[in-house]
Amino acid sequence: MCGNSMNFNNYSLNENQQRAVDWNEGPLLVLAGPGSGKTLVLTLRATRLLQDNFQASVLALTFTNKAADEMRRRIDEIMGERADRIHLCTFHSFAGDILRQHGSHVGIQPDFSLLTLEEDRIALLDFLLSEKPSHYYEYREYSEKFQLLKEKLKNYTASIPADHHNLLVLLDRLFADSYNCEFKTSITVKTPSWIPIFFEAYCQLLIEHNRLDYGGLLYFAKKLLSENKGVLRITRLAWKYICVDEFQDTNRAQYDLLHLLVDSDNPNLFVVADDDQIIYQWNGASPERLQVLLEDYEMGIVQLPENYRCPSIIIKYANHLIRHNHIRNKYKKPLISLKSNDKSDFVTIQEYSDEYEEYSAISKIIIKNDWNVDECVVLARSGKILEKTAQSLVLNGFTPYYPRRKNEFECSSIRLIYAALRLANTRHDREYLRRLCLEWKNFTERIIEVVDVEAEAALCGGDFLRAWIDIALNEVTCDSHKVLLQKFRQYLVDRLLVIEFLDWFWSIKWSDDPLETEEKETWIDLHNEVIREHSLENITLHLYLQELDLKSKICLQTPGSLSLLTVHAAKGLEYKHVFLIGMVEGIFPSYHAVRKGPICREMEEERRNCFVAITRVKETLCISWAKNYDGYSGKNPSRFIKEMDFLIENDS
Ligand SMILES: Nc1ncnc2c1ncn2[C@@H]1O[C@H](COP(=O)(O)OP(=O)(O)OP(=O)(O)O)[C@@H](O)[C@H]1O
Repeated sequence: MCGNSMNFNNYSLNENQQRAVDWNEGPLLVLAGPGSGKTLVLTLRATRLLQDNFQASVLALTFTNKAADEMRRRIDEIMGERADRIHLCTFHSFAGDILRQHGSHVGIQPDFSLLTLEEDRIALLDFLLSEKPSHYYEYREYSEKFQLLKEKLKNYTASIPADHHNLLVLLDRLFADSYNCEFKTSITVKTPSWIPIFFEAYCQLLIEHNRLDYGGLLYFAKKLLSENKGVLRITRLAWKYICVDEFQDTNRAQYDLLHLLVDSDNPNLFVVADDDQIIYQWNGASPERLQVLLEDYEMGIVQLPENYRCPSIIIKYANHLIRHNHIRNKYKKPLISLKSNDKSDFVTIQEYSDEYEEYSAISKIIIKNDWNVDECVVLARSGKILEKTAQSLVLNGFTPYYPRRKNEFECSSIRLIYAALRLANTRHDREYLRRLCLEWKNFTERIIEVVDVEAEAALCGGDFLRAWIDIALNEVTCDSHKVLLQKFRQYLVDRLLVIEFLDWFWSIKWSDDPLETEEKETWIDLHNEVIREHSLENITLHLYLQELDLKSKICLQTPGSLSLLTVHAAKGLEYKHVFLIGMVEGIFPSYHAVRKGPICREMEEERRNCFVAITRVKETLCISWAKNYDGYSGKNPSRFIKEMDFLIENDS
């Protein structure tokens, strides 16, 4: 359904929302606060375009896979079928797509794999910067270009920091900032002379190994589109309408990629954003980027000040709070609450003498009010507080759900299978062989030496997986492990029947570790998403692994569990009852921001975090703090409480 009186799924849109949904061509920024229907509007407009024009193709870029999946679900529901003319994905996943198709122009082969573990990236750095390469690298043949770069790097060995973890942090910042081997970086005060050559050598190493890290994905996608006009043209032609959700959190690398995708002569760009919800400054997001966008595309602006989510008292506090920030769009309208009901007890504030008293009060309040735990959330700025809250909740008979972001599975049986799949995909890869040997040792406590497999593989065409299975079968004593190895051979070596293999593997309980059940469920859920997105006929093992590697392995929530989330994890979500805990100076706002002083970018980011936290509320907000945390007493309540004018209002 479309037209002026559109009413999708029982939503009657307000005038501003309707304007945004009706937007056809040209650049538009929907600038709006939390709970104003930004995601809704983006979803409805995309659906309308597909319905109005059977030739329309829409690319919607989101910040997380979860957001893309949720939008996909809503669109398919409205369309009544799977809408193939819309591609919903994250920037990283989009970069992966185009590199899979055209990456060879910049040296990336379609079956590239992703470096999801820090230790694997550090191993690459060790190789790059050490005199003596480790065994896993010495057999490779490196290009002349790379050898030259590595040779040049030797001149700087004394100046390059020895801490490779820190070097990775630097690399990530360079990638986020779209660095391209210039003599100066904008992220460091001075640019040491080794940085350009180090960065170039690292990128070349990624090419040589056909591996990409998350930063490398965006870097090579940008390189591809900026260097190859043909690929740029094809990519632009594929997507007539481009939309971006949560634009405020894009970093420079994402913006540059977007800039290439959007034809500046005919920019069909639809962006939703809230400059008061920028909370990824540490990842390269910046309040100034919205300004750059407005200037680059002469965007029209539609504002959605109406908030459908929160009680009006919360909107009042949110407006009071956020006006203390200086770096904001000066034309942004304050939020208006559309909820008529307003009780003073929608917000409570409580001081506790001790942090454990604060944590256990949560259970008491939920029980006293007879709230449904599925509708409650506990929010905090720091994960450490949430861990302690989880322990307290368990003692009080609750089941906490505290999801940690995970790039890789952690349970030994699952890691083993994943390692086997990786080696099945690249049979001659020494690093994947090393990982399989390691995971086998963790799973069975039996050691298989990499060199033994290499020797055995010399007799069977260099196929490491086949050789490894032969050796493992020869030594295995446990029946179930023997069956597992036979299945490896049957489904991953003799033939490649990955789906059948996984179905079999998931049906068996390999250990009593509850993590196994949890991670199996997560994998099955991610697996279904990947299959839905690509369909069984089109999926290859390398595509499957690439897609899975791009997804966070966060465990699924079970009904009846109570969510404990950091503010970052709660972005975009809404709950009836919100507990915002740990509201003291040094925690929220963070110690780092407090140390930098009241007027600094870090403090503004903390304030935006608080703004995001309180605007998750549909009904009640319980703010609390304790006088001591971690044995440190005399903590002062967060300045943000005062800035909301909460105390002043109560006094009057
Ligand atoms: N016109 C409307 N009528 C009824 N409910 C609406 C309308 N517009 C939005 N909502 C509801 O308001 C809530 C917030 O919508 P949505 O999640 O799209 O907001 P948002 O602006 O993306 O929020 P945030 O920035 O916090 O992520 C949802 O529950 C949505 O269903």
